[in-house]
This record gives sequence, C-alpha cells and structure tokens, in this order.
Amino acid sequence: MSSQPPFQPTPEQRDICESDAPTLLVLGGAGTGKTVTAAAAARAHLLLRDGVAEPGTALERVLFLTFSRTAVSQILKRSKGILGDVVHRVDISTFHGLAWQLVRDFGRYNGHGRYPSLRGEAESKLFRADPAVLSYDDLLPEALKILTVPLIGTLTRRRWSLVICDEFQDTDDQQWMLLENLTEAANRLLLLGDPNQMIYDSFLGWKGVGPRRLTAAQARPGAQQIALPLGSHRDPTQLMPTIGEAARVRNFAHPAFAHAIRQGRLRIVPGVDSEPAADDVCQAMEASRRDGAHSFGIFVHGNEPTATLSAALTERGIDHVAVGLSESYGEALKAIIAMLRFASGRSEWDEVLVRLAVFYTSTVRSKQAPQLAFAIGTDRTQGLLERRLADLRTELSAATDLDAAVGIAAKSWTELDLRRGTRSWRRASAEVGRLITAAGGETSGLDAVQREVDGIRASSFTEADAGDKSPVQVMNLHQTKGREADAIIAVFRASDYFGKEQEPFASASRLLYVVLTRARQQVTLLLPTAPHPLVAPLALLVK
Ligand SMILES: Nc1ncnc2c1ncn2[C@@H]1O[C@H](COP(=O)(O)OP(=O)(O)OP(=O)(O)O)[C@@H](O)[C@H]1O
Repeated sequence: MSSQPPFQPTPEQRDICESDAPTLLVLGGAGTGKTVTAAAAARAHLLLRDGVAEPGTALERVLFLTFSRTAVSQILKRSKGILGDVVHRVDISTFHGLAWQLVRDFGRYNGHGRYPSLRGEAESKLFRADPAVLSYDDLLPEALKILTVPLIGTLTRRRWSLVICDEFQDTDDQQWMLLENLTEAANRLLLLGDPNQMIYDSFLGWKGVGPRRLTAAQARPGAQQIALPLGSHRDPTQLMPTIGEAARVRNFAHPAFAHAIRQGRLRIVPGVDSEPAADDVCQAMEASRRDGAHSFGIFVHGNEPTATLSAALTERGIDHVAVGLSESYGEALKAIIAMLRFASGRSEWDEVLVRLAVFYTSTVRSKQAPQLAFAIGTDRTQGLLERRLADLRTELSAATDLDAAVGIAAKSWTELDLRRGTRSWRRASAEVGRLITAAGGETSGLDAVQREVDGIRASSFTEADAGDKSPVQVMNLHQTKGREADAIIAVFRASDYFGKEQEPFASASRLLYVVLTRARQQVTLLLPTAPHPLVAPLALLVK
C-alpha cells in the first residue's frame, strides 16, 4: 500500500526542470511534488552544465537547503533514480548546518580558533555562557560575517552553481540574506514554497517571515514563477488534501470529512485525556498497521511533550526516533568520551558528572535545566543515584583498557536508570565503539577520537536528526513540514497553546493543514475531552 509510483513529471514539473531562470519561484500546495521536482531540476541543471563545461574544469555542485535534512534526504531516497549518478554532487544541509560548515572551514580567518566549538542548548541552560564558544543562535550571523571576507565569499559562491531552498515561505531574514549572498554571482536560485504552509509567522511570536519573502523573491532580476496545479501526488485520491484545505479555511461541514471518516481514513478519537497519551498512540498505530501502514508520523505540540511521549513509547518498546532531539545524541557522545578520558586517567570525575548533567538536560527539553541535572553536575545526588554514580566511578577506574571502558560506558546510562535518552545513548556508544576500534583501541588515539566526536556533536545541533531512518518518527507539530508517512497520529492536549488567536485561527489553521496533508493513507487525531478551540470542531464531527 505504501509503495511509491515512479516519478513521471507532469508538464508543469517538466517546465521547472527545463527552466534556466536565475531565480525560479515554485509555488504549490501540499504533496504537489515541489521537493522531488527540485531534485529532478538539480539533475537537469548538472547535466546541462556538464555538457558545456570546458574540459578539465571541476564538476559543478548543487546545494539543497532545508529546515530538516532528513525530511529531504528521505524523500530523495524514496524517489530513487531521480538524482541517479549525480546524487553525490548534491549537498543537502539545514541553514544552520551550512553556517556551521562555513565557521569550521573559514572561521579561523575571522577570529575563531582552528577547531571552533559549539555550545549546545543544554550546556547554555546549565552554565554561564563562555563568549568564546559559539551558540546555535550565533551561527547564521557568524556565517554572514565570514562571507563578507572577499576571497572566502567568492570561494563559497563558486561551490554551488544552483542553490535550492525548500519551505521558502518560512525563511527568516538571516536565512534570506544567506541565500542572497550565496547566489550573488552567476548562481541560480530555486525557491520552493507554499504560502498555506507558512507556520513560523506571528502566532507564537516568531518574527521575520511572511508573504513579503515571496515578494522579495519575485523582485529579483530575471525572476520567474511557476505554480504547480492543485493535486497531491502524496495522496492521489485527494481526500487528505481536501480535508486539509477545508480545515485550513475552517469549513468543517465539508462533505469530505464525513467521507474520510466513513472510509476509515480519518479517525477522530475523543476523550483522550491521559498525558502522555502513549497507550492511545500505540492503539492507533496498531489499527493503522492493520490497514497496511508501514511508516508513522506521530505529532504532538511542544518540545517537552514530544520528549515525554517519546520516553513513554520507549518504555512500551516502540522503536522510533524523536525528531529534533538530536542534540541529545551529540551530548551522549561527549559524555561517553568523558568516561573514557576518566578511565584512562586523563581527566577528573567531575568532568564525567558535568557531561552526564548536560546529557540529561538535553533529553528533557524544558526552558530551564532540570534540578536533577544540577544535582548530578555538582555531585549532590543522594540515595540510589548517588550509589549508582559511585559504582560507575569505581567500575571505570578499574577498567583494564579502552574497550572495557567503552563496554562500561555503553551500559552505564541504563544502569543509572534516568529513563530518558536511552536510544541516543545506545547510538552514541555504538559510534564511539566504532571510532575507538578504528583508532586501534589505543589510549593514544583518544585525542583524535575526541576531536572527531566534537565535530559530530556540533553537527548534531545543526543537522536535525541526520542519519536516522526509523519508520516511526515522533515530532513536535512545528517540525512536520516536508515530512510524509503512511499514517499520521496527531495528539492534541487540553493545555495546548496556539497563541492569542481566535476563530478563524488564520495562522494555527495552516498548521492543521500541514498536519492533515502529511499522510499518504490515514490520519488519526487524538483529542481531549475539552479540546482547544482550534480543533474542537473536529471533535464535534464524531459526536
Ligand atoms: N510526478 C509524480 N509522479 C509520481 N509521484 C510523484 C510525482 N510528483 C510527486 N510525487 C510524489 O508525491 C509525494 C509528494 O511529493 P513532494 O514531497 O515532492 O511534494 P511537496 O510539494 O514538496 O510536498 P509538501 O509541500 O507537502 O512537503 C512524494 O512521495 C513524491 O515522490
């Protein structure tokens, strides 16, 4: 049921592939094929340039900028054959990932050290900021500064002859400046957008995005625009896009709702008041699985509820990835390395405690670091946890070699029994084990492994959830753009906050549109007894 039809471009999609406009703005609704068509356009662009290149010149490359790297790489993988043999000439990155790459490559010419480091959010919550260490928010301004250094700017612009930006409607001012900067010379710019999916505008206080971004693109010299006609390829029955659109314009009397409910393609489950609603999510997954679904997007509003639901699903044995919580992977790597350094006598126990506290904080995702993290970081834990930490210290001190220390570190997190972040820890220990083996298992190789780990950790802050291929993805409602799955399960809670908007919820309804249009087959909405007015009309549909 979930197999993908081969990509046969429609006439409009073909126009996009054949265009050589310096700026091409592609507008189209959910599932109209903007992302896959951009991949086809990238291939066409590269083949055309190869055909006219002087012999001996370097092969041109394309940059695909996006809000979520995995969303795009998954789509491209699913649409096998689109990029074909040019796949290695297309760099996919998030805006922050690109900025970080620029800081790493060229930061030393602009006041940064040879190995610049990046402070994660968790670290900022626990410690006073060290101004020498960059934070996530510093990355884009820093990259823009670096690009003003003449030779670096020129070199960088030469790297990519076509820059593609997905979800263009949501780019903020700095991202737009970066795009303009990268395409200042002869480079082409391909912008993909859907104004109805603009979810980062005013309602939760985000700034800097809006329709004016589309106007700015249209004003670029030689800019052209192609609109993809209505019609989702994601759901060729058009039922999901139809209810998505009806929800966006608050037309809950639209007959498509009743039709989708009758067909079992829209399931509305009222009275889900438990938090996290893990059991209800498991039941919904089971039901969708029986209907043939293989991949799942599980959405919930807010980072903390996402992390809590993810932890509860882990307890129930549901293998999944919590999208956007990749920072915890990077912090797990760093904590494991701290353990290895302690075991080999290269650092103090305090360093292990601090890194464990940072890791724990990275798995919680609240505005402030949890009290327990402060307690771990300063060794003021008591009772069972104190004893477990003391046991870990003794075990690591007694480790006979690095391999033994890796083994102890790998199981340490489960033994501390702090319940969160188990998946990240497991992945990180496997990665450190691999790196240590590659370095010959020698203590002398630890510094090199640590440098490598620092690099991976920093990327984990910027390349949201890179590399994870789980068919079950749990995410915050605001990370749903560009994603698709056979079945979507969206959990709404009575306490969800959608800003000060009231009916007709001009902004928040766009979020609802995005949620409903992610599904290839089926959407389940879990609603509390007293739902937020944004989704209350949906509960009435099954009264
Ligand atoms: N011409 C086509 N033939 C077959 N499948 C297609 C075609 N165009 C798009 N698709 C498929 O439709 C789905 C949606 O495409 P894509 O993700 O590119 O749409 P989109 O416009 O970027 O969506 P959204 O804005 O909702 O994220 C993908 O699974 C893609 O492979």
